[in-house]
Amino acid sequence: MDPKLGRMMLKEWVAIESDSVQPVPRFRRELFRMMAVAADTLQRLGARVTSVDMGSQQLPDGQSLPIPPVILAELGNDPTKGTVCFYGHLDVQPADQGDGWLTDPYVLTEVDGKLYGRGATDNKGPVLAWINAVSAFRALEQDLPVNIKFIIEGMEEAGSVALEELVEKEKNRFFSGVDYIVISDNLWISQRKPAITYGTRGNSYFTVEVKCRDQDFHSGTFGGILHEPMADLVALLGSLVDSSGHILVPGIYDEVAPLTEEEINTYKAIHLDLEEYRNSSRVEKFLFDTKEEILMHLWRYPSLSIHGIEGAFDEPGAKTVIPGQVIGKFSIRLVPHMNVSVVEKQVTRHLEDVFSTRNSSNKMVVSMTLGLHPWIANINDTQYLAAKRAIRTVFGTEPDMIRDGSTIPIAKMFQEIVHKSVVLIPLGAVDDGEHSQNEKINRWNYIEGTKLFAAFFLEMAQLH
Ligand SMILES: NCCCC(=O)N[C@@H](Cc1c[nH]cn1)C(=O)O
Ligand SMILES: [Zn+2]
Ligand SMILES: [Zn+2]
Repeated sequence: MDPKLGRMMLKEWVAIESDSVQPVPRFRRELFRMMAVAADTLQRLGARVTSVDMGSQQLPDGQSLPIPPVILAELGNDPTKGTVCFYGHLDVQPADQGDGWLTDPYVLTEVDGKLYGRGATDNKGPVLAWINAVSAFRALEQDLPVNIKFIIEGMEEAGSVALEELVEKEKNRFFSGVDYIVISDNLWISQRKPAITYGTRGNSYFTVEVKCRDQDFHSGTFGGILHEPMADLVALLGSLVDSSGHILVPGIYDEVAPLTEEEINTYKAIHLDLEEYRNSSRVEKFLFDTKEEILMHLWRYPSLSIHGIEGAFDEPGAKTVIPGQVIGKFSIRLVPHMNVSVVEKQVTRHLEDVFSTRNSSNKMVVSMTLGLHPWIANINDTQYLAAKRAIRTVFGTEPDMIRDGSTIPIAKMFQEIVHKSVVLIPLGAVDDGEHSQNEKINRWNYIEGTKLFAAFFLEMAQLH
């Protein structure tokens, strides 16, 4: 694969504003264009491509928006070879240059060997690295060592809308011949040391609405005589987690898997330069001071994050408003063996209890809008061994065996529905800034990642 061509394709893909988070028609059109471009790229590689119509999405405000198609693609159908299925997504998080991007987020820009652009690392770059690896075999006129399938979606950042139904439907068709599933949608925990990921946290996302009326108030005319919705909401949100990060919802830690000595040793074995980690994250001090505590609180303990308040006055200036209704948003990252519906009940009961102590005349409604399960794999499965060998070949080092604090919903779905081994092979560096301003992928990671995936095909062929 010519690196120039690989970079040009990434530039073309990053230029498509395939934002799935903001539910507006313009971005949906971009998503459809993105999926069409990817389908065409795979077809030109000789893949049999199906673009599956996913219907439409009903939004809470009554709007309906079309869901971009999911691409199912197949290369090779040799029954003597193993079949590796790669999952990726081509939608991105919102990006606005005014939010602190140093370059236009939709123009891939190289600075000091770093390729900046929304989706560069999450997840357009890695999807292209897989495609580049396949085209390298094509360019060398070599047979692919394994059969390859691609499932590529366009709604991951919005919670993989309707994907579970599709996986269920395709269980005995597209997935019937699949032996192994690979995902490259997370990052290493270092700048230069590659990693293999064997677990992710889940996520339960909540909204808590507090309503007095559906219009705002003047605080001079009403301030002092109202139960203010924002005051109720701030108290509710303030009751969720303490200043050391401990979640205050009763019972929430009950099902967390007990910590074993063997597990502690796995954290000890990981090389994490805390100084580098702090610097690359530009955080002066974390809640914890040791590598082991930091890894455990990212991977094997739940965490609660408060994300925002809809309806709050958040503009510059001094508007003297009392919002009439506000919606707080927070989520809890779940770990083995926490259960989504138990967590939903615990959180709802806790918020109801806190709200009742305020004797407020406002109405409170708690909803869990997303319930994504945690995932953990068996690291002795064949493809873990193949990935390790491929990393040794390309990078000349042993990988870090890591888990990920974020959520890749499809990993658990594949495990539960398709019953095949899933591995995450990340190729981005720790400071790539997924979801953040100035997201990038290092040119080195993109190129070595492409080699890694090609080496992985060869190792899979040997071990299958
Ligand atoms: N490093 C892995 C990136 C995957 C990712 O960011 N997933 C989202 C999925 C999600 C969870 N809740 C809503 N969407 C994440 O925030 O973890
Ligand atoms: Zn992603
Ligand atoms: Zn993402």
